[in-house]
Amino acid sequence: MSVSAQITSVQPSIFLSSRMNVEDVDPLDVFTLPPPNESPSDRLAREKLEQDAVERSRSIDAELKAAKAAMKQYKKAVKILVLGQSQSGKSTTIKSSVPQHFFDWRPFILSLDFQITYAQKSWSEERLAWKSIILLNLVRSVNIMTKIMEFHSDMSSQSSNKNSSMERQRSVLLRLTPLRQIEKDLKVFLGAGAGELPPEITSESESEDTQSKGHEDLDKAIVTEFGLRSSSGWKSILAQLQSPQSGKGRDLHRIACHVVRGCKDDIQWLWGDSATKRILHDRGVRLEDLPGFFLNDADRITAEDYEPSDQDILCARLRTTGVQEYHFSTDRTNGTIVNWIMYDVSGCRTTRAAWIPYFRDMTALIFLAPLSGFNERLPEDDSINRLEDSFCLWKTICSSKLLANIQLVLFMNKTDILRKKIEQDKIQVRKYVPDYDKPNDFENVATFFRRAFKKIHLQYTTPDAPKSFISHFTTAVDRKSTRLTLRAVQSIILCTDITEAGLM
Ligand SMILES: Nc1nc2c(ncn2[C@@H]2O[C@H](COP(=O)(O)OP(=O)(O)OP(=O)(O)O)[C@@H](O)[C@H]2O)c(=O)[nH]1
Ligand SMILES: [Mg+2]
Repeated sequence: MSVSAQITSVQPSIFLSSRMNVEDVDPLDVFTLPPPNESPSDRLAREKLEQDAVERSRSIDAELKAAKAAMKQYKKAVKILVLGQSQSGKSTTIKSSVPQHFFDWRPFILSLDFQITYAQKSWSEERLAWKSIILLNLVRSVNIMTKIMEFHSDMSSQSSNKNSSMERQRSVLLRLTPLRQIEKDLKVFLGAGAGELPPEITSESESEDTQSKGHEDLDKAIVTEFGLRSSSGWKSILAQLQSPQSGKGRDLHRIACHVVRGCKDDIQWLWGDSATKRILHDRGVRLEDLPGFFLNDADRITAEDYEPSDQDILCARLRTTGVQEYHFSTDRTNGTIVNWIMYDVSGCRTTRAAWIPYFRDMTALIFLAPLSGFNERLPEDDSINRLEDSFCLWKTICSSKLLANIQLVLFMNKTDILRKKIEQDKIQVRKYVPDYDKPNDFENVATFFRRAFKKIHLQYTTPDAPKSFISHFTTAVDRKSTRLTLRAVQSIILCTDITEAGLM
């Protein structure tokens, strides 16, 4: 039976007053009519249900409207993809540049039913989680140091020449062994995504000149990194710290702080001991050049009331896995607001294929090339020189057809480390870059590298569509200068964007 047939079969007398025509009545009213002989309590319950349904419907309408507006904003937002090899400073640049009050990043989740949800976190909540990461960075450095010292201590124990300093060193090493377990516990606490990744830096000078194969293997085995799986890993840390139910996680964190605090004097003694310095130097291990170095701050970091500073957060090492989005807005001089989305990706070689889908929808691309890597090799493949890898990547980016209409910006990063390597450590660039034929000073070296990047850019710029070469020397851990650089880049991007849209 059809719906209309059903309706006409209902007795009109039920709902027609004597003065109403059949045409005046909505046939669907028959379905919403109260049942005959409805009791007062049933009536109240029915009206409540109807009211709830109206409210639910209004809230769905509001959500759809908000989703539509957000989607419009998302489409209009200026999108910047930040690329570069692992440890090039992508995440640090974003941390430096995103205005602090906007740093409570809002992962944009577009689910299948087109509901958009924003998860907001405040900067102070994030600080709490960074405390665990900084503690892990510190413990990791201590464990690298103790493993190297133990190795040497074993070797020297075979000699009969023992002195009181060696005795003290041995007992300090023994007292610091619980930190191995603390490192493991902190990794567990930091979430399921925190896992061991391939070995980190291997300095070419190390392996070429002074190190035996056995030493290299030890260095590789001890210098490992940890990472967190995109936003879910991040959320799990915050959840652990905040949830009253997750007492175990918070206990782990509290115990770790307590144990490290108890080891503070031994950590400082060992790090300051001349024998440690000599052995690390002889092994070519420069802990102070490793990302996430906090050994000089053990006192401050282990204090009961320690709160990570902005600088601590910038210097902390947390490897990115997956893709993270950072949303923020800036005001224009004409009073309008510009929404920005910055995309942070993992720079590891094995994950670079995941960059490609992001090439399509971008306004600009910032490429990070760490110049200090001229004498380092990639952690994931130690046959590849870091700077060489950056040149190859830059070539791929400049030649990509997908990126042909995107504004490219080059950040030649880690200039502070490059300067230190040249001026303090007196490392000869020519030894690693045979083409280099200028004096071994910072200015000449930096200019030489810049020219090499520019040459590649020029090679792939067609005369009919010349693209400007925008490049900056950066030190991403210097928040003030990075923010200024980013502001200049943002202005250029906006100008280009408006010009291309025919609005200027
Ligand atoms: N001294 C110095 N350290 C820097 C600079 N830029 C980044 N770092 C440090 O280098 C380490 C790695 O930086 P990240 O920003 O995590 O590197 P990334 O490119 O995001 O690396 P992935 O997430 O593995 O792809 C961190 O400990 C930073 O503090 C810089 O210009 N100078
Ligand atoms: Mg990163």
